[in-house]
Amino acid sequence: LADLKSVLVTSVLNLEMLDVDLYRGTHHWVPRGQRLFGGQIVGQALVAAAKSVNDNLFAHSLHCYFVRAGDPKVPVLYQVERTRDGRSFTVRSVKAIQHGQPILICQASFHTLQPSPLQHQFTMPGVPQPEDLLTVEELIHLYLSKPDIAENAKQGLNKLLANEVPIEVKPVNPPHFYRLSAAEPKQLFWVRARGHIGEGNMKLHCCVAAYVSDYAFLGTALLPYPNYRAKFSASLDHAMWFHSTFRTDEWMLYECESPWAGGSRGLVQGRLWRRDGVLAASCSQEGVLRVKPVMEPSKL
Ligand SMILES: CC(C)(COP(=O)(O)OP(=O)(O)OC[C@H]1O[C@@H](n2cnc3c(N)ncnc32)[C@H](O)[C@@H]1OP(=O)(O)O)[C@@H](O)C(=O)NCCC(=O)NCCSC(=O)CC(=O)O
Repeated sequence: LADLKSVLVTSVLNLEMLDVDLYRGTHHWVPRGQRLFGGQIVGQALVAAAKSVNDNLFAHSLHCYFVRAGDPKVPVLYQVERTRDGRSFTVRSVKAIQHGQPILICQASFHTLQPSPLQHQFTMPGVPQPEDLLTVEELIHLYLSKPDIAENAKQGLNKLLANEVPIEVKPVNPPHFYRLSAAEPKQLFWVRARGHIGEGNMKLHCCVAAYVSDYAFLGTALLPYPNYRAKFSASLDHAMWFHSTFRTDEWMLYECESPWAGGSRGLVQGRLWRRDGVLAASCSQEGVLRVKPVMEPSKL
């Protein structure tokens, strides 16, 4: 996967300017299901928004709705509206368009750096360090080497391997990731972008965090239900708040939990931690989750 180095920065998040506040984005990784990855659309929308704000402003929040499935066969246009330029806050509205229709609407807000005596955060959960854990790819190779693995599970895992995801993921509790038995709707991953991004560009790190934060997020809501498989799942909205500086090309801990599911929908909330325990970002998302019972027990 070495050729994926910096693919996030050089292709996924590198938009082509067509006109003032109008950009075109292309795809790198399209998940199974043949709809565009939500994190890519959010990340690119944030890139487009950030291009129209001054360098002394930093994204502090974004709120998006995924209103149509993204078509992997055509590029996405990003149209930025300069909603307001205030004294310390600046707001942008971005519409992602394909076939003449919006697929995502996004509001992003930017703030100047303002110090304050108010300062607190939760404590980062204590977990094994990334050096002591296996990547998703290593775990898959391990499962594939088991002699009693079912043919359909093998096919599924090989398809997962073929997915050239431009982020590295190390599940803290792999059985949760593969949903082997009923578990609390909570999961923890170490995540980082493949390749070098460098320290300087916080705007870019926020965009990469938007990309990374959608990966396997909604799956948290399925953890209590190993006997059900999603027959249709898609994120409906995605919100993020950025709290501190961070580097997405260094390991960050993604703590995900789902406080609620019902009515064919599930809510997930996440926290992205810097390795030194600083809370970098918070995320939340609601998704549609239509499930069907699993016929035979998983042989993973
Ligand atoms: C959420 C939406 C589908 C809602 O649109 P609609 O209201 O028109 O759609 P819908 O829910 O009625 O129908 C969607 C599909 O479900 C079927 N369907 C409808 N009602 C059903 C029911 N009660 N039981 C079972 N299936 C049902 C429909 O036939 C259709 O299938 P059929 O399609 O076969 O006709 C759409 O807004 C959308 O696609 N938004 C984009 C979502 C997205 O791309 N998110 C980012 C990627 S997801 C991601 O990145 C994270 C992740 O995957 O984890």
